[in-house]
Amino acid sequence: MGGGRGGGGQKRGRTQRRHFRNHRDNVWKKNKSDDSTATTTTTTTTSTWGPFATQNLAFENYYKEQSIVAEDEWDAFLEILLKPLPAAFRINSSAQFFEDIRSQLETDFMNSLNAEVVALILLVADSGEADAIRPLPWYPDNLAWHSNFSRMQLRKNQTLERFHEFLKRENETGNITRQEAVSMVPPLFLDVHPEHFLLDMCAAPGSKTFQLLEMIHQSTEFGLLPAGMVIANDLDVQRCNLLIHQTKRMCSANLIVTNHEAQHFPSCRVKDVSEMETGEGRINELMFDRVLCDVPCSGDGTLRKAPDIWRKWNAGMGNGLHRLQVQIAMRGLALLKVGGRMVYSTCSMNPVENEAVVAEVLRRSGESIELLDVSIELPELIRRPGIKKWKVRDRGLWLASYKDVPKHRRGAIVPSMFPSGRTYDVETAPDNLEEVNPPESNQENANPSSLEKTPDNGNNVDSEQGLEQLENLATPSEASELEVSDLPLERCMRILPHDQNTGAFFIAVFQKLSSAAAVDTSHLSGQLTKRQDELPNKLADGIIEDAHMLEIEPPVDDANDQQSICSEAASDADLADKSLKEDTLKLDSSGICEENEADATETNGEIENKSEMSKGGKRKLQMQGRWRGVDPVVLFQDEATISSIRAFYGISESFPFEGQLVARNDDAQRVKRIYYISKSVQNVLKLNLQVGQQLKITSIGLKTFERQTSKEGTSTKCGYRVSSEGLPLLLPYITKQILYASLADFKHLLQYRTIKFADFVDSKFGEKASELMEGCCVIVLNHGAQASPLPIDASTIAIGCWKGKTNVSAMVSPTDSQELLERLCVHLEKKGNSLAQENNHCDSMADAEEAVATS
Ligand SMILES: C[S@@+](CC[C@H](N)C(=O)[O-])C[C@H]1O[C@@H](n2cnc3c(N)ncnc32)[C@H](O)[C@@H]1O
Repeated sequence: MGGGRGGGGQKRGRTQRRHFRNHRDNVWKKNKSDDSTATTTTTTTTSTWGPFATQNLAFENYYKEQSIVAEDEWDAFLEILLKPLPAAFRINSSAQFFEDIRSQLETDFMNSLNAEVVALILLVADSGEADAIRPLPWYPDNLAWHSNFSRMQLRKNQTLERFHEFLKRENETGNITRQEAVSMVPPLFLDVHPEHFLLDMCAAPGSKTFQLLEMIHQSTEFGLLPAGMVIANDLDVQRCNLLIHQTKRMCSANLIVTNHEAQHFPSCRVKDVSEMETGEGRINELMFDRVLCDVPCSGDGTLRKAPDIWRKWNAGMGNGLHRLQVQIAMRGLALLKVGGRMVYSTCSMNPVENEAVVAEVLRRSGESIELLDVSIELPELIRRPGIKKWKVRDRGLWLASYKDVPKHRRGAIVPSMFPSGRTYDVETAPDNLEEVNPPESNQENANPSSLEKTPDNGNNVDSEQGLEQLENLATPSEASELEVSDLPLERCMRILPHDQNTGAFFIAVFQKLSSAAAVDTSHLSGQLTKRQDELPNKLADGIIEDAHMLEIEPPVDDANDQQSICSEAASDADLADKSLKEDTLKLDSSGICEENEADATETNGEIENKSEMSKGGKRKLQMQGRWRGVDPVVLFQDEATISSIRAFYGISESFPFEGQLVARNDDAQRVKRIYYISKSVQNVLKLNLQVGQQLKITSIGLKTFERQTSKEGTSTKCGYRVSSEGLPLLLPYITKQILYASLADFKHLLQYRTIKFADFVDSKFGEKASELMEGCCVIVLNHGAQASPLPIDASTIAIGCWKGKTNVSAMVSPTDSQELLERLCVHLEKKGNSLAQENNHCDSMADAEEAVATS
């Protein structure tokens, strides 16, 4: 296995360790004295000392017993879990200015922040690192960065304000994504190519989906699109909105967002792409080249950024998720092409959610899959091998083998949770354990709502008072030897917090070798039959709705509520700026729901399309499903609208090259938006959204045009403006309503937003602007007064504007205007600045910011 072990942890000195113990003791004492009811537990949220408990003896006991770190590393491991997580972020490699952003970090920020490090010495010293910011060594091309400041420090410290503002702005405009460092790892092991069809099974809030989109778009020629696509799925509709917001910043026409239970992700039909040209493609089941299976988990790898987990953690959390995780992974493998790769990952350290799932997947799949040894990939990433022996803890008992599981717990604790995965005859179960350990004697595996009510909160069954008593029960079963897996689980990767100052993560990489059926899993089906009458009522509604389709579901008492799982994602949710989040919800849900009501009625279980009927069948219905959640995506070809738009902008015949423009209406009369969908997406949609098909789509396509009326409400020749997301794609094909502005005028438009024709610095430009047709136009920056029309390429800088009766207004949000001004400043400076005289741009940055702020 590649990668070093435990560098950081072993270096810690004794003094630090002592300091750490004292600190923990203080927190512990303070919490106890502040909360009179919590006599045997650290649990409190009312302490004046700090908002959260930072100790959970059940957690410590559990992981010590599982030997996930060596004994002499234990203090270092715990110590780092108490430290806030340093911030990390990625540069979007398909953003227009990504190289400028990278060099701004490599030079400007690295120098200035490191120079200020003296002032910040306390902050930085606390992390044990010398640099204020540094690129993550294992991430390709210096595109991911680690900053030694936690998000709280960034928010609170004035010295860091400029850097913080930079991060906020670039995140908002999609140039960077703030993301926990370890969470960036799984997509890197997928070996994605631009032509790949990818499935992200549990995708919200979407930081990894964003990475996958970047990967397929990376080497695509300007103005063209990759042949591949991403289907990003999540069970939770609200979180799908976050996912849509996150991925919208990527401006991709190669994405479909769906809302399914991953374990029942539907089989889609698709035409054989190689035969598509002839129009005779055979219809096959859609299989994916790559699958990302970043499953819901107990999330204890995110303790550093979500310290509330200290209070909530119990061993039952992982037990309760194990079977769902196996099901999701198995469905992922079923949808994977032969030769394709699937990455299984969690942000949990629990072997029951990690190695046990991988082992079960290997057992069920027999020779048809291989767990890959990827130790030579990303050699700078410090990782540890997966473990081959572990125990299961259930209701205060340590269980070394399934045969030790008391009869009454055999529905909740299944054979696949153990290293050998073997089933034993029920008769061998030690009944007497029920007597020594009656179920109500502790609360592990209890459902979270009942935990909240118990006086000691139930989480710390191993807390000081109860520890001795439980330890008697908690020693590994005398009846059994500890099982050791004979599967190559050392090929899994464990990333631990103290190795490189991160959170914890688990990753396994599979390759599908053949489509052979899974091996016998009847022992598991046996479990199912027994528990079918006990289907959960604690999981998300969707699971219950589809209960007839279930194979195996976690039992009631082991299922975590949706809040306590997926904590990685939950805490990632605040990546999105709140105002933008609200904006997304408005744009995406409300508009969509209106369409739903306006256009669809259900008859005999099928949906009938009113708008289609009202147009006498003229509009060709592209897709429709029974899904009545967020978005039935009523898309259709509206030749009349689309050809009037083409005529107005002089969009050349070669567009839409391989993809398709489709319209979406928000009332029966008028189209509101026009979307562009890539050929790959089109191919999937064609066959999977006809009436009766099941793909539940919440978002699709790249918005290219949007209905817009002039301020005065007067009608214009074309009532559709080019959307900022669609502009880069359309730009090479637009021949009318396009003008080339000098740097001075371009900047003024960004600064002042509206400029009268007579007020442009370049009077000829003002004249030309006045001659445009009223409505939307595109203004391209003409550096250095070249003869127009300019060649359009990836370096072209352009914005959408509105030509009114007397003026031109920029149709760019204030944040985007400010960002673009900043980028112009950096970009032109970097170019050695032959344009310095023409420009004088940087002096006016302050004016610009002021103008934007007041506009
Ligand atoms: C660990 S988070 C995923 C994080 C995401 N991959 C990212 O990088 O941003 C797990 C996600 O699984 C979703 N989820 C939970 N149960 C699911 C199921 N049965 N099917 C699909 N998604 C599920 C949750 O809503 C949550 O968003």
